[in-house]
Amino acid sequence: MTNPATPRAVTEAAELVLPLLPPQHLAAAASTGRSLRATASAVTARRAADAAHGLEPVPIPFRNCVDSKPYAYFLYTPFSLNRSSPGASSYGAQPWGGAWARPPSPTWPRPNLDGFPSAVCGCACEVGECGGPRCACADAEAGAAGLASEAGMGSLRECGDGCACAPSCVNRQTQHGVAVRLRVVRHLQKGWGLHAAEALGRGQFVCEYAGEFLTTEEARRRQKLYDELASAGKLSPALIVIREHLPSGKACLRVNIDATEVGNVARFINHSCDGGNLHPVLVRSSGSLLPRLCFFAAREIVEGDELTFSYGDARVRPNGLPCFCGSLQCSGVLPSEET
Ligand SMILES: C[S@@+](CC[C@H](N)C(=O)[O-])C[C@H]1O[C@@H](n2cnc3c(N)ncnc32)[C@H](O)[C@@H]1O
Repeated sequence: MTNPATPRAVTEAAELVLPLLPPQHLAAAASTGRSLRATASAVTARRAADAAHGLEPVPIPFRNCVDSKPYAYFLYTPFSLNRSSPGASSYGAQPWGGAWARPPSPTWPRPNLDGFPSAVCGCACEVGECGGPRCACADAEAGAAGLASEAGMGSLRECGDGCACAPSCVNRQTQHGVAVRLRVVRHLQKGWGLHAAEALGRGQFVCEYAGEFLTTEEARRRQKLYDELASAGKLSPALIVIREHLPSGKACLRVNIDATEVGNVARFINHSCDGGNLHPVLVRSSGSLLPRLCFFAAREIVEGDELTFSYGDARVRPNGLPCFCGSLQCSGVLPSEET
């Protein structure tokens, strides 16, 4: 009988298993011998080359000139998931950095945009009519890319699951994933940050904020835990709470998205006290239950600029975390609010 554990068989098995491991286990595997060390370094190099795990239309590399961390480890989802949606449970282990070319890309745009069953309502436009005055999904009040109002949260309506139009419809600009060139850059004080790797025009779509949709109860439970870990410098939380207000000022809709463990590249966007260069826009797609938070360039952005937005105005935590946004308006403390 031949021994199946030949060096080649070990390498092949390692190529399959190591991409499933988080960094600490990858390092442990690398310390066991030369062949695993070589495979582990190849996995690390491929991870550093694409924060999007091959799941966006273009790769989004990490760049670190500050310390020795090659990448940030998290599970990637290009779209928000609700915890009961198909696919959510498979997020326990996601291969990242394997030798195969690229994992199968998601279909763009994907059906079921918010992960909830969609309603049958939308437009029945002829080809090329979508977004125009006769389209039921057009938003007469929102300006180009929902940027009519510069301050605060914009809003935009898009075609969606309930519409008869094709995926190539012009009124689906936020449904094709991250199509602009970005990179994730390490900062001395802020950790990782998202930067433009090409010039972006004002109003250009950058990315959605994707993660897990949470109930408010679960969001409060996680926020408490994250606050403790963040104060001890052990975690960079990425849980965002979106509140949509009635003209009366009373909150009418609250959406909690947590991109801390499972999210997309928007989880790297840092705060700026001057409002930053990204405009957050709530996008409603016909047939979807929940709006999605999307970011557009609020002005012309040059290659290399860090992309930022304001996390909010409230600072309720007595010992808030220090802010290093560097803007003239910097208050010195990161925003915090009761969740
Ligand atoms: C959504 S994450 C942004 C990505 C994060 N920098 C990372 O390394 O993963 C939010 C966390 O980033 C850090 N952060 C964001 N903006 C900052 C700022 N202006 N100054 C200091 N830290 C900041 C804080 O730790 C905050 O809790």
